[in-house]
Amino acid sequence: MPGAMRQSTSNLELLTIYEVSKILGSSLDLQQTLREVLRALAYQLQMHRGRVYLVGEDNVLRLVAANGLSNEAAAQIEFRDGEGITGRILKTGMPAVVPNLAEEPLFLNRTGGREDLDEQVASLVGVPIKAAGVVVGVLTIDRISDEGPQGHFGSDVRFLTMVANLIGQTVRLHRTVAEERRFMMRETFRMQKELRPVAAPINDVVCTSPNMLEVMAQVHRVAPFKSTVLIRGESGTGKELIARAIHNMSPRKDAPFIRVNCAALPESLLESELFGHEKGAFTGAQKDHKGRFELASGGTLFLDEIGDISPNFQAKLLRVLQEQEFERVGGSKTIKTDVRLICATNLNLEEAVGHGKFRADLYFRINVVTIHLPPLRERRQDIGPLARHFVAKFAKDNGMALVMEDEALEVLNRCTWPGNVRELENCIERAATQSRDGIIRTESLSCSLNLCNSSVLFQYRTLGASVGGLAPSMGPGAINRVPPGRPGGPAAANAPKTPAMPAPVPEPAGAAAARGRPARRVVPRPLAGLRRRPAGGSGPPDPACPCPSRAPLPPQAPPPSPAAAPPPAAEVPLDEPESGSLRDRLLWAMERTGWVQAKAARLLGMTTRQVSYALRKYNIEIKRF
Ligand SMILES: Nc1ncnc2c1ncn2[C@@H]1O[C@H](COP(=O)(O)OP(=O)(O)OP(=O)(O)O)[C@@H](O)[C@H]1O
Repeated sequence: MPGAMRQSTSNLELLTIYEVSKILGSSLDLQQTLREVLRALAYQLQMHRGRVYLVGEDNVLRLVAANGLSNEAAAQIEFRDGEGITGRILKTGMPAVVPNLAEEPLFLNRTGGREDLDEQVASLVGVPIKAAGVVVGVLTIDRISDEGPQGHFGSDVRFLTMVANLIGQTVRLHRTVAEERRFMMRETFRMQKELRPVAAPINDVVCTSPNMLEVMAQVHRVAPFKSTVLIRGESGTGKELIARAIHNMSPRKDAPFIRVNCAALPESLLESELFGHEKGAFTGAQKDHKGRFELASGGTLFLDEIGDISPNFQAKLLRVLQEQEFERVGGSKTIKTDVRLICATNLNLEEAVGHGKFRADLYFRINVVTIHLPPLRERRQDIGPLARHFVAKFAKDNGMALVMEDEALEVLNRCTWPGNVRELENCIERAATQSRDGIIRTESLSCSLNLCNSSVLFQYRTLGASVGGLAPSMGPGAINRVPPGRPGGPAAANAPKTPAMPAPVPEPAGAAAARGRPARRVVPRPLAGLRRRPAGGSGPPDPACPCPSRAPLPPQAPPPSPAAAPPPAAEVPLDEPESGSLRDRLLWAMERTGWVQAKAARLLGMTTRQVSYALRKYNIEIKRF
């Protein structure tokens, strides 16, 4: 073949290899993937009638993907070890070339379809598919020619061997995952029989509801193994806590638990954070720096927000997970790693794979054992024990006596908690800082709940619900609705108070000392523009919202005439002032995400830089926990 011709052929082959590797990483369905690989071979390189056979446990080759053959027809075709040309490839582990099939006595023509070739000659090239040195299948293609065998079979064999290697890796990955799944299912079945409720908090995890008890049983089951665990659940449901619990119950508990928030770092930083860098790798790299993979050696690496890493970085991570080794940025030495991986995400990874945003092969790698954390609204039994746990924790951290009224607990029980356990924890902490006598009462929750409920408010607004209909659930009046005789109770109902901005409460000295930082001033903030609707406001309370104010409001004074003096803020309908809308949403998002700007940005569909700018613009003090 002339030089130019060979050059263009190898370029085409390279392109096809690129296509094939993309196809293999793009779908969760192995058969479908293999059919597409064969289609690409036929389309790009005129390699027709492609066939992929895989070896079963009985050492029989079965056809799993074929060009131009129905699934039913393909399912019938099999070769035993040594049978026909295909069986020989399995037996010898060597490629085979048949220049003219019509003259080959070994050819069994089991798949048929070559009868209408007339004057053309069909040749066959077949190569073994190997995984970790073992033959797991056979890939064959036909070359059809008008002029007899063309004699390019050497390059065909080389090229098909590369394709077969890629297929081998994919098959191995699918089989490993399937095996681990089967193992876990057997284990789950066995352990379910022994499942007993877990009464006391384990590793600080409070759990009394049946679904959290099941989660903890799962934690017990997976902890002893090295299997990768994927923890899924909404923001604030306790994914990191569960990851730590798995580590603490594992044989690796005395080695480090290292966490990386993948969403918080741009790709270049993430790479050097995870893999480390060598001195001089980039401007500012003044000395060698160990990455988190190295720091977690012998222990557990927790990759939080794994769904947020870029496609480019997904490929890098996949390589490390497959090969268990990596190089530091700017370094050439290969470093071996021994970490147990736990990943977490609140994204729908299957959807991301479907949209091509998350690699299917990485998905398989990390989705070995999955633990789903239910949102707090689906495990209301946990609200009381969690609230008491946070009260006790605050009291202990600050060296003070603190209790919570039963009525306050009732209020908490009726909220929807879109920010989950983190929102509940923040709410209790804010209320605790306002308690002057060591008792958390319904009233002291009000300011906290303004913020908590703002998230619900935003959800309803984005759904286009009637703002008036929300008011009883959200407004401070709702929280201020307390029994007669109490400050702010029905006796004062006709003149409800606007919740005054509470004075900054100095943080108790103990807390600051415990954190090793100077004391901060906790400034509870009522939500700007959050005002109560007038009595009889339009729109029914939403039945999905169990917040306290679903009960009817006490009678209200009629709305003032336009000529009258402006009413107190609490008397005005619950419309969001135009200028305050972004501020409200910001507060909501920051509260919901535990004041992590990157997460809040994602929730709002903004960039982190935009959120940071908006926080400054609205003069919102950033809380640090
Ligand atoms: N079952 C629980 N018992 C006690 N505390 C809990 C529980 N679940 C969550 N928490 C507390 O709630 C807060 C949020 O939990 P965590 O950070 O683990 O959530 P997450 O799901 O990882 O959130 P994100 O997705 O936003 O990273 C933490 O302070 C954690 O200690």
